[in-house]
Amino acid sequence: MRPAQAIHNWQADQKADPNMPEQKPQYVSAFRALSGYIKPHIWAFVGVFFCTLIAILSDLLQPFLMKIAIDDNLMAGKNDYRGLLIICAVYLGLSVSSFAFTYVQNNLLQHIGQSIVSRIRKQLFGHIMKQSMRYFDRMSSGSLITHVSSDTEALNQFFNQVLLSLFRDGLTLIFIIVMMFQLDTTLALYCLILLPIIAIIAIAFRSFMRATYQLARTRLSRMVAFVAENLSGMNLVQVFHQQKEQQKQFNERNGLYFKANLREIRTNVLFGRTFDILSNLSIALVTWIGGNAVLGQNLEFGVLYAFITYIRQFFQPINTITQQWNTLQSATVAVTRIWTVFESKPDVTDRESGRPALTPEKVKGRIDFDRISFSYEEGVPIIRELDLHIRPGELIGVVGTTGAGKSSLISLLCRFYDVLDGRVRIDGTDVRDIPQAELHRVVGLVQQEPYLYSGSIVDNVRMFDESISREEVIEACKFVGADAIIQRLKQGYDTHLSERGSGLSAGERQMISFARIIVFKPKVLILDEASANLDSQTEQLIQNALHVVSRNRTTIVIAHRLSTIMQADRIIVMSRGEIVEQGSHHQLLERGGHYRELYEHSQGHVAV
Ligand SMILES: Nc1ncnc2c1ncn2[C@@H]1O[C@H](COP(=O)(O)OP(=O)(O)OP(=O)(O)O)[C@@H](O)[C@H]1O
Repeated sequence: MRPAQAIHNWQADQKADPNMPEQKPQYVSAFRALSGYIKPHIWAFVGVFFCTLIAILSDLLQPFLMKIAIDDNLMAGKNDYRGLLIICAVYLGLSVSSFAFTYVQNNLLQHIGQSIVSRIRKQLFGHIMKQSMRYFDRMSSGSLITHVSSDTEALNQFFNQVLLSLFRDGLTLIFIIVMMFQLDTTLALYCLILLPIIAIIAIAFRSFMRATYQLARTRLSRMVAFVAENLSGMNLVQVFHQQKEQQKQFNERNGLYFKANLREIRTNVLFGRTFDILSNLSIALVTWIGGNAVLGQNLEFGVLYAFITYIRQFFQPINTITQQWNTLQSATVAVTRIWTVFESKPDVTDRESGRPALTPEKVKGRIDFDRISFSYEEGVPIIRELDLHIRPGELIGVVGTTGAGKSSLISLLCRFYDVLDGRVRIDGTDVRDIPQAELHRVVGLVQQEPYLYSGSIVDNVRMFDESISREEVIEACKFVGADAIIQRLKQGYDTHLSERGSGLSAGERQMISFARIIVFKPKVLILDEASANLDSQTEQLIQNALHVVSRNRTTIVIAHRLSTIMQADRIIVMSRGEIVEQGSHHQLLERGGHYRELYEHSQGHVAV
């Protein structure tokens, strides 16, 4: 299977099933992908390494210092108070050094981790923003949100937990073993007898812990997906009195997640306590063997003391490293997923045409659809050899049954997708030869559900473009007749709109997007009319607004209410991706075809 195909399949799977099983971690490719981000921080990593080294040595020298105090001072009966004081001072110094270097090492690593993750997150968002509509058709917004938020967070944990643990705990283990052999080879060998047992237990627990961890994650994502689904369809839930049923289903998911969580916690506790038992077993073994040696005068008491302290310290890093296994796995899967997003290329791109660029200000607004064909999926034609030519300044109404291809036609003009055959031209230039940034200055779109951002009304009209003054915004709103509506709001133009502009009616949202058009002055205006029923007063306001914004610009209105386009210069009737009729309202009514049928339906009686 080709890689592109594999990626596509994976993405398709992901969209189809938000509860997809975890991907298999690809450690080597994940770390190769990350290496480019790590390189600029190489000196900071060297700093972390040295800080860790000094902090560990400071920790591990403390028991050794106690051994010197016991064997060379206390047990030797020298009454060397000065020597004892020096040892205590060095002990204190080591504690301060351990604290200071651990602090620097933690901060440095946090800084590296956060910088890398913030850079990846920035690039990821930028990359997603550049993708074409086909990409968003395949990917669910839920999984994209997961990539930008949770996956990058998993990466952050990799730097701040896994890497730190591998660095610190790995080095600690090595140093403890060295110190043990340094103190007493026989006792050290007795301790190492336990190593294979520890390894077996760690491996056995590792797969068990992975299973419980994944179960908890899967159940959590199921619960979250269920909540998201309910929130987006809340009006349906309430209209159909589904609250009880949904609550029941939520309780089931919540209960399953609760059980999985408990299981995960139980496994972790069991693992930790098993290690405690092993640690105590080693201590008992060393106390017995070492104690006998001390009683037989073959071992110094200080050595035994230091040994027991080291054994206590020996188990803790093994425990921590094993616990990091899950984090390492999820970070690796996260890297793989993030890089899958990075690998996707937009299928609509700017191309070098060699033609002179279109100057948006000079565009007249002539539009030609030259025998265009289009489909979303291979073999399922949506638009078939459609030929339509629109004069500059013409007001065109597009009507047709649902699924006729009206919105698809508009998507091709905006170049959300590319045609399969034929050409779409503006003032004679193929839209594929117009850089997208320029094209979108020429073509303005007012969608069925105008998207409003979280921000003030002023910012929403000027789309956060500070070069457009507040006065221009107010002027535009007055022009389209939105001013009266906005003035009625408590804080007028400074009213803060919440997510998706909730707090405003559908008609009010459309009025604001009309004002946007005036402010940005596109030469071609597309209006995908809201199909929702508007009250007659708002409908009249929208009619008036359409009248003023369509002046001196080519306007295409996809109409759901025929009243909106009765005054259009030309009405196009579409069916199954083809134009089946065109003409003025009266011409089409007289013709007695599809349009008349639509009209009579809209008037409440069926054509005979
Ligand atoms: N992103 C997409 N991916 C796959 N198929 C799509 C996509 N968008 C639309 N379609 C399909 O293309 C056909 C035409 O859809 P389109 O939205 O252009 O119709 P429309 O005339 O605007 O309909 P409506 O009046 O209901 O909005 C429909 O069969 C629809 O299911």
